[in-house]
Amino acid sequence: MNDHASPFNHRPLAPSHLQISPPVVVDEDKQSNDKGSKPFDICTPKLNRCVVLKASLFVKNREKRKEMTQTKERTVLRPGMVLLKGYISIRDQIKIVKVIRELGLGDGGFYQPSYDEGAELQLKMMCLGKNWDPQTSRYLDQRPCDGSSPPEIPSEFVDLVNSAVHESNSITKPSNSKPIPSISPDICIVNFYAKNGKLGLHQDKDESEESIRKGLPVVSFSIGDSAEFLYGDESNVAKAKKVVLESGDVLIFGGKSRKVFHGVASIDPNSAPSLLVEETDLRRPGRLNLTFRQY
Ligand SMILES: O=C(O)CCC(=O)C(=O)O
Ligand SMILES: [Fe+2]
Repeated sequence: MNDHASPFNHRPLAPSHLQISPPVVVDEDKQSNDKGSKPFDICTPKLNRCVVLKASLFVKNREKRKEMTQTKERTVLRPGMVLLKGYISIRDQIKIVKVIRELGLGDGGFYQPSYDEGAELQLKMMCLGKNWDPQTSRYLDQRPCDGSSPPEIPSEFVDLVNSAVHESNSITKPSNSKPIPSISPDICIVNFYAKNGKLGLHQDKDESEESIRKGLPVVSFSIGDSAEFLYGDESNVAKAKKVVLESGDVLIFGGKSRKVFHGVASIDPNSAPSLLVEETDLRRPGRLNLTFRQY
């Protein structure tokens, strides 16, 4: 278990004799709601649940053991940028996927975003709190493509963001760098990356001038398959540093790193924890990323 208190109320996990379906072959990149049709489902529909997996208890115990023995490394990647490895417990990851799946199927749920010139982003997206529009790079209360309003950010997510920022400050040495300011997140951009998912190097700079000036951090939760994450001082992949973001990792960039260039080069298919996949039916390959910001 993680040593911080979980903001989620947990009920016991599903019984050990979970029924799981054989792999369903779907081209996730094509499974989108092209404007107007139904939202994208980040979980594989339970089509043909006929294989009874008796080994599920074994898998659960193995994941628990892994979680308990995993070193919870906390690394300052650069001033203002902190990586908390394995910060989100497997139970909280499961909860987050379930909550996001439900929100993602409703009004303002997952859709296929595209840029102004018409090129599609290599991911599915939904926003909570305020909608970020890739066509105009602005935040609005409604999504221009369908007029939907983004769902609210669940309070448990906010609690987890706050505890992560607090944790990141417990390792940064105040003599070397200023503490990362805490935030009241009012925006969460949720990305789902399927097999060819990626995101080019960019800066997060569409929040208010004040938010960026104060170095209010972006707090990122990674869940599901691992990703190769790039970051650096310029929009140049060759010069960017790389770090693998795994399920449960929290990355925080604020202060001097608030405008760091960053992006996702690729995802590592089927690297998600098996318990997470079993309990949620999260699509494979699949990576969920939530970035919290304060406007
Ligand atoms: O998926 C990630 O790790 C990064 C997402 C991101 O940079 C963004 O949504 O602005
Ligand atoms: Fe970003």
